[in-house]
Amino acid sequence: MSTPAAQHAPGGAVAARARGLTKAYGSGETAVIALDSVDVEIARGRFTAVMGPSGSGKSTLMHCLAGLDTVSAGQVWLGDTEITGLRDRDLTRLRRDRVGFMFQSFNLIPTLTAAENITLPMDIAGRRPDPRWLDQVIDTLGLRDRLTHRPAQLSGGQQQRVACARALASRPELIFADEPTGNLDSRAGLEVLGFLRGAVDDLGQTVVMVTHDPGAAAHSDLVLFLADGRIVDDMERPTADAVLDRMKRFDVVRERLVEGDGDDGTTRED
Ligand SMILES: Nc1ncnc2c1ncn2[C@@H]1O[C@H](COP(=O)(O)OP(=O)(O)OP(=O)(O)O)[C@@H](O)[C@H]1O
Repeated sequence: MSTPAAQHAPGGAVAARARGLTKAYGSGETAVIALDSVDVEIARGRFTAVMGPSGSGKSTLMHCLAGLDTVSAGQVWLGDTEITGLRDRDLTRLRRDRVGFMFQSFNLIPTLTAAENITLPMDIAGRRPDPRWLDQVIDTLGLRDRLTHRPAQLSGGQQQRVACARALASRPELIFADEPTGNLDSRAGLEVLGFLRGAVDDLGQTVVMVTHDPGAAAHSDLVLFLADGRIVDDMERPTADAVLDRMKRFDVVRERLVEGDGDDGTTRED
């Protein structure tokens, strides 16, 4: 199914889009179809969450949209650029220049200060950050008095804020966050979600976040639900309770499938 995200984007602007996106791991009888002909549009200037049971394809979808993984079939665009079919070198440059990443493990370099970590991707690319934008990011994230600290001198929440600033520093078209609150206590997690929300509302950024946490998803504008490699549902203006209820329905379907095992003399895989 295609998502309503684009219909609500200002001017219909789409930050990323996929058509017929299929990803298979392995081949022959042992092949796993991680994504099964997915059509999706990520609206610019919005906060989109991706949820679904374990193994439903969330990370694979994010990696394919971000050009971190190749696709088996279908097409993916970042803005107006089709990334499927790009050469490795062009893809690397496109990721570096146009996409920001936040992962559960913050991936900060221990020997560098917070400030150096924040600008590292741009330094590697030989690009200068826009000083006004960088100041705004640092102040929005409350990192001004932590810039000379090394990661070991920062709390988990502060480290994740540095990772968030690093993702924002180049003012990317799209930020992908994979379980950005997964390693944080609930207070620090809330803080990071607040900053991602602020990045969208105050800085006009576009965020796609994979999460297992209905409370985290409730900070988004739109939740896409994946099951068995397909987008099976979406929810505008989600609340934690509504997301939790929707997730429980996946468990019910799963239990029915398990209960149904053997009814017809065959066993079904979960
Ligand atoms: N490198 C790989 N090789 C083989 N199979 C893979 C590989 N990566 C993912 N898969 C399979 O693809 C399917 C989707 O995996 P994916 O990691 O995208 O799911 P997910 O929804 O992110 O799961 P989780 O919530 O557990 O992180 C799973 O069945 C998984 O086992």
